[in-house]
Order: sequence, then C-alpha cells, then structure tokens
Amino acid sequence: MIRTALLLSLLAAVLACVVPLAEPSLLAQEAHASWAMLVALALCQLLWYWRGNRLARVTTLPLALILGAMLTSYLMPEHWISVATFNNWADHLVPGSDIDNWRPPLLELAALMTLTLGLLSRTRANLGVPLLQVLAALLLLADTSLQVVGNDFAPLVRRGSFYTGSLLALLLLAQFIGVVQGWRHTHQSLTRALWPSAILAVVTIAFWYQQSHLADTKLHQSVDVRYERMAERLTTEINAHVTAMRRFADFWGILDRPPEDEEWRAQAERYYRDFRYFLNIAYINEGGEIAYVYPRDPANTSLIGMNIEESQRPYSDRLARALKQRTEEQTGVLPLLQNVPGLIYYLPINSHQGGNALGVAVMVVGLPLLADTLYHEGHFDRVRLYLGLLNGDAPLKEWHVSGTPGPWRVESDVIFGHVTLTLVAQPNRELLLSERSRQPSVSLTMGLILTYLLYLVLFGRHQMALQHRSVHRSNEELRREVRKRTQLQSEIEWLAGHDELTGAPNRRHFLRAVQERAEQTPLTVLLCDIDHFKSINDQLGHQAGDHTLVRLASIGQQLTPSEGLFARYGGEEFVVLLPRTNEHRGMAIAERLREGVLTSGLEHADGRPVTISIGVAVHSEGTLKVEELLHKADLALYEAKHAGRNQARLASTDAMPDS
Ligand SMILES: Nc1nc2c(ncn2[C@@H]2O[C@H](COP(=O)(O)OP(=O)(O)OP(=O)(O)O)[C@@H](O)[C@H]2O)c(=O)[nH]1
Repeated sequence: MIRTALLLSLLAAVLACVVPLAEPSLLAQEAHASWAMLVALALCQLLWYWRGNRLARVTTLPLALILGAMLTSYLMPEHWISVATFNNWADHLVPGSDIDNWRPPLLELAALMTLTLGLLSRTRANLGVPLLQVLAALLLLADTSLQVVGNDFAPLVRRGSFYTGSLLALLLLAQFIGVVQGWRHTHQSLTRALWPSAILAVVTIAFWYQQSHLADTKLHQSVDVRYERMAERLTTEINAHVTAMRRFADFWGILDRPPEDEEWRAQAERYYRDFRYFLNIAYINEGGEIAYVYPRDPANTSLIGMNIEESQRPYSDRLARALKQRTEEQTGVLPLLQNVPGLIYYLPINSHQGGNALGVAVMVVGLPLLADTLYHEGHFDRVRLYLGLLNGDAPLKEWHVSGTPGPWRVESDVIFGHVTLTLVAQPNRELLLSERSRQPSVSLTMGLILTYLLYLVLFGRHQMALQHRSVHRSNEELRREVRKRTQLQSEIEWLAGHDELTGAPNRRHFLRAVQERAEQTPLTVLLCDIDHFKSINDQLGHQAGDHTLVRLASIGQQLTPSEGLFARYGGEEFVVLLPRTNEHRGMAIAERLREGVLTSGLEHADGRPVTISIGVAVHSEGTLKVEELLHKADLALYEAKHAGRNQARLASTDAMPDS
C-alpha cells in the first residue's frame, strides 16, 4: 500500500512539474501560486512516502504555514489590511502582479491545506486524517461544480482549474491508499465520527455557496444603484450648467439691446473662464449672421459675418427656429471645428421690455471637456473605476484604470437636453473585492474548523467509550476472579479446620480451640471411639462405615452444648471439648452422647446397635498440657473398652497427675 502511495505521489509530482513545461498555456491560465503550491505539496508527499516523516516534516511544516498565511489573506477584514495593500505588496514583489497571482482560489487553497495537514498528521485517525481527506474530496468536488456552473453564479469567486484539481485528486488518492489500512482497528469510532462531520462539511460548503452568491448579487445591485445615481447626478449637474447658459442669454435680454462687440467679449470671457467646456460663445444677429465670437481665433474670425447655416449645415433649422420662433434649440452630437465632439446650444435673446428678438446666443459645448470637468468635480475612485461617456457606441471620453476589470459594466443614461448620452462605469476587481463581504470565506473556514473539532470530539468520545467498556469488562473479570479466589481461600481455610467426610471440626481445629479456651477451667475432654467399627467396614462395606461416621458426627454435634466443640479426632475417634464443665457435668454429657448413639438406629451387620466408648478427662487448675489431658482421656477410654465397651469412664486423677 505504501508502495502504491509512493508511486501515485511520484506520478503526481512528475505531472505537476512536467505538464506545464509541455503545455505552458495550462500554467498561463493558472495563477502561479496554485502551481507552486501544488508542486510543493506533491514533492513533500513524495518525500514523506519515500524517506519517512522526519525529513518530510521539515518541508511540509513550512508549506502548511505558507498556506495558512494565504488563507488568512482571504479572511482579513478590509480595514485591517486592504486589498489595495495586498496588491501593492504583490506589485512590489513582481511588478504588475496582484494578490490573486500570489494565492490559489479559496476552495483549491482549502483543499491544499487539508491535504498538507493530512500529510502532517500521517495516518492518525485520532488527529482527524480521515476527515481531512473527506474535506479535501468535498472541496475539490465543490470547486469542480463551480467550474461547471460558470462565472454567472458568483463572478467574484475565483475557480481552480481542471489541471490542478486533477492532480490534487491524485495526491488525495495516494494519501488515502497510504493510510487506509491503518484505520481498520479504529473502524467503528471512525465511522461514528466521520458521518456527522462529513454532513456538517457538506452543509458548510453549501452555506458558502449560498453566501458567495448572495454577496456577489448584493454587491452587483449596490454597484448598479451607485453608478445609476452617479449618472443621475451628472444629468442634474449638466442641467445646472444649461441653466447657467440661459442666464447668460437672459443678461442681454435684460439690457434690451443687441450686445456690442466689447461687451460681448467681456461677458463671454467670464463664462468661458468659469465653464471650460464652452469652446465658443457667439452672438448671432437677427439676420442669422455670426456677429461676435469668443474666443476669437484665426479659425473663427473667418466665420464672423458668415451665415450660420453654412457652417452648421446638419442642424441649420435649429438656428432658424431659435430666431423665428424664439425657442431654445440645440443640436445633436456633432464633430466640432475644434476637432472634438460637442453640442451647440441656441438660446434666443428676447427683449424683456418689447418682447422682440435681439438675436441668438450660441454656446458651443465640447463634450469631452464637459465630461472632464464633471469627472474632476466628482468623487470617484479614480484608480479603480473605469468611466466612459459614450454617444451611442462612440466614446466621447474614457478614463481607463489598471488591474483586472470587474465582471459588471453599468450603463446609465445621461440626459443632455434632447440628447441622451451613456455613462459606462466598470469598477475593477480590486475595488469590488475591497467592498465584498468576507463573510462567506470566514463562514467556510470556521465551518471547516468546526467540522474538524466535531470529528475530534466524536472520535475521542467513542474511543473513550470503547476503552471504558473494555476497562469495565476487565474489572468485571477481575472481580469474578477475586470472588472465586476468596471462595477457594475460605474453602481451603474451612478444609484446614474441618473434616471433609463428616463436616465436623478436625483435630487441628480442636487443638487450637483447646489452647484458646485453656483458661476456661474446669476444662473437660471426652474422647469417643466407635466400638467394633472395623466390623462395620468389613461386613457392611466402607461406605456404610463412612455413613456411620457421618451420622455419629451429626449426633455428636447436636448433643454437644453450644459452648462446647465436637470434633473428629481421627479414624473412628471423636473428641468433645467442654469449657467450664466439671467432671460431673462432663460425665453426664458423655452419658447423653453414649445414649444418643445407642438409640440412633445405627446397627452392625448382625443387628446389634452401634455403640461408643468414652474416656473423660478434666483439667481443673494449673497450666494446661493438652497431650497429657488427651492421654488421660485415652487411658479412660482404654478402660471403658476393657470394661466391655458402650460406657463412659472418668480418668482417674492419680493415674496421670498434673505436674
Ligand atoms: N469407613 C471408614 N473406616 C475408617 C475410617 N477411618 C478409620 N476407619 C477404620 O476404622 C477401623 C478401626 O478399627 P480398630 O481400631 O481396629 O477398632 P474397632 O474395630 O473399632 O474395635 P474397637 O475400637 O476395639 O472397638 C479400621 O478398620 C479403619 O480402617 C474412615 O474414615 N472410614
């Protein structure tokens, strides 16, 4: 598997390096940053599978940091570091480049980031490698679908390319093959954590889609509104200038006489100075002849006295109407003598008193000059906004800007009397990006981080639950073992102090009890022996012998007072310990025992009842010597046997005196 991963990584690295050499147009379409990062990742991954992780970590870590910095540039608010600042830095590094040349498209960058982090985390499922791979796949898929949807969807979102996308997918496949085997033992936790996280990732990407579309649509609308308003403002300003022209014509009407040459020059000069776009201000007398022109230069001096109709032939009727009907007239856009496109206004000078026509004031407006005046008065982003004033398709004046043109061109009407011009505004990409909300990029990044955290929590939780279960199981087993051993221990302890056949305490138990109760004098001991027990064994069998022993032990335990102890001393011999019992009581208890056995129904083979003989010995004072006491009881028992059995005998105190 590692070998396959190595081969695929090698293939990706070779393709990443070689394809752009063979087909440079592929790279030309790409931002160089995407290609550089792709090559770096492919080489890091190759190194990783080839040389192991120590060397590869040294190369992959800086790559992760660089990608992190690139990702941060997408999230930076405009008032922290503006797009213009980023572009300046880019231009400083490579003249003519901008920030987009220095960072891959967002989705591609995020996929590069997840693959790099996956490489750094190696195979570890508990560090989220499976999720990182799922995220990379989803991001590449989202990028591909963006490429399919096309630029109409969210034009300000840069798309990755088929070339980088395919190679990233190849690297992802290599990573997956390289690690998938290592996940078998965590398969359960992995599945539990992966599904919810993957669903959250899909929701995050879908949310980003929607947010990006919304951000671009909103920005487009605001651009439309802004530049349409600008056109309206221009129309208003142009009308204000037309009003100024009317005032000029009215001035001569108030005087109620045709202007004189000097007066005309003085008055026209003021207007000419204030409104630089008036190329000529002329007075046409009642006869329709050009009487005065300001400024007077060799070109128009020759026109003076000339019939106006000859110089402005296409719109000659306008002057006639202004003179005869005394209405305000204007031409359409025409090429002026000054070699610029412009308009001519004919403003009748009507006497305020007599009402008769005194002639016509002619104002020649140079449209490029007018546009320039308005442009310099306006508050536009002159660096990043293309503006053009068009007459139909013919540009009257254009202000070009550098940088990548934005996707939207707003065309609005600028109304100039009867003439409608078109104002075209096209903000460049930098201006649009500076105004575009960072929210989609932030939501995408935050959503993916949240997805990662969710995976870690779910995976860790399930692993902990598994460990908890296994610890619980081991504890249970341990507890069972302890219980078993305790039981065995108590059984061993019980067996050490009891006779297995009859269940009665054994000789060891008896001897310990004697020692413990040595002070509880008078201390009486009864030594009991079944008479002719051998014959039971011989005639009725060993099992019958055992049964007799069991029964006898039972009778003995029943008839022994509670403060006493009935024990099997060995073979067919039993012993009774009676603390604080004198010889009389001891003999009485011995009799009771003998009687009990006699009447128990136990029989020999010939029907004779089973009997016992008892030797009784008492320790009254002094230090207790257990062996001597038992010996005395044994002598008494011996006597009882010799005296005919089935009887109890008290040991004589003389026979074995205390010493
Ligand atoms: N069935 C059985 N027999 C036992 C056991 N322990 C000892 N015996 C037998 O008990 C018999 C004891 O016999 P003896 O000591 O000769 O004495 P006895 O036959 O009881 O005769 P007297 O004591 O002289 O009345 C032997 O045959 C032992 O094999 C036991 O646990 N079970």
